[in-house]
Amino acid sequence: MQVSILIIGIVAALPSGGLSWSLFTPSMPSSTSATFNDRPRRVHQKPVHIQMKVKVALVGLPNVGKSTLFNAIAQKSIAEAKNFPFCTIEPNVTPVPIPDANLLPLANVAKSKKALPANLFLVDVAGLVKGASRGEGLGNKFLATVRECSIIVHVVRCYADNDVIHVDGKVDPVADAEVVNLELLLADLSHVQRRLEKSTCTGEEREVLQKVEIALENGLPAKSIGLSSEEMRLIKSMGLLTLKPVIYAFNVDEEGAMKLAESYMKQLHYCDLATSFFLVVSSKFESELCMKPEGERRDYLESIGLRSEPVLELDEQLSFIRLPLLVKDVLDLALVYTGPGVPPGRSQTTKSHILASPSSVFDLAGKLHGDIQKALCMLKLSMLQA
Ligand SMILES: Nc1ncnc2c1ncn2[C@@H]1O[C@H](COP(=O)(O)OP(=O)(O)OP(=O)(O)O)[C@@H](O)[C@H]1O
Ligand SMILES: [Mg+2]
Repeated sequence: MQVSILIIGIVAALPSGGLSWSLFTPSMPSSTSATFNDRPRRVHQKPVHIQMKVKVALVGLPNVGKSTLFNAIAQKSIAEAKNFPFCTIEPNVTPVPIPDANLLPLANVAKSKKALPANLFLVDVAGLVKGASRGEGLGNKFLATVRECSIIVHVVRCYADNDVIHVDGKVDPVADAEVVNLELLLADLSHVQRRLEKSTCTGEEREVLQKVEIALENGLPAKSIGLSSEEMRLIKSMGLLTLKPVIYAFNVDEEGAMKLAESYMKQLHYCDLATSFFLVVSSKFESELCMKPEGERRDYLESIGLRSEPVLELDEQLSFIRLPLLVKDVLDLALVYTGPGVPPGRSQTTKSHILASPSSVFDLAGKLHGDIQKALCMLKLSMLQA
């Protein structure tokens, strides 16, 4: 066993209040080990892929503020956000760091020159209209992009500005959200039915899809029928839209009304309040704010009455911090860390990486260094037998 391997499991209490398992693994000399991206491959050893690419889709009617929110979270003006429907045609994609209070202290312990946070990938797609599931608007192309994402952020227009065009002529957050939810449901129904028509769809997969089809025909999202993890695995490649977790982002005027958002959530059909999530954002305000230099931004926030709270810094109240943390919590993601190389100077970076939550640090460590886990299990067994 390599004596230079060091695995420290820590339980990290995060600012969002959740607990996450984390691992810090200073890597070994390049001949035997490296980072997750660059793992050593002994002959006959299978590469270990434990990193996850997590894509977050921004979905909603046209002109509701998806691209504006995208820019606010990216902290840059990347996506074109203009006052006309279907301003976005080709999807915009940007990495978004997951705020992580543990990363810098770990990088300091490891004496790293750089600390790189793990990223989510935010995907801003074309607006969805009535009939999208039948190919209206940008229909299938749009939906195919969302199928590849792990979670949906459903942007709902709540701001009243009469100068901004609304595709249905009036602002009605609940009705708008229902249009989008119905289109997602209908798209899943035809996707499932197309698959069921195929002769290759047999056995357990067919049974699960038939269950899903019945739910969808009754207007219920696939996630409402409580599929087991084995059933989920069987139909995972379908990328069903109504199986994905949803965060509603209620896009409000600058005054932003939390109470209003809560009432919208309650009025939504099939929206299980225990498993649905929401954020109240003001995309326009935040996208303008993020273009200001940090000092100016603080002054401005304070000038409009926002203050750091005992638990929240000023920036932590903005969606570029809140949304990635909420996604992390909703998807139950864990962060793992790779540290600098040995000898010092080989790698200068401490990085965090996303991992679907492991059942324990021990399992997680086993994914990285299976040989050590095996040896520890054998040691434990022989101690029990002694
Ligand atoms: N909270 C808000 N208050 C007022 N205006 C807003 C707000 N959020 C966005 N807007 C405005 O709404 C218009 C449309 O925004 P944006 O282009 O981001 O929408 P979109 O959902 O991406 O549209 P599309 O689907 O057509 O790409 C822009 O003029 C933007 O400034
Ligand atoms: Mg757009």
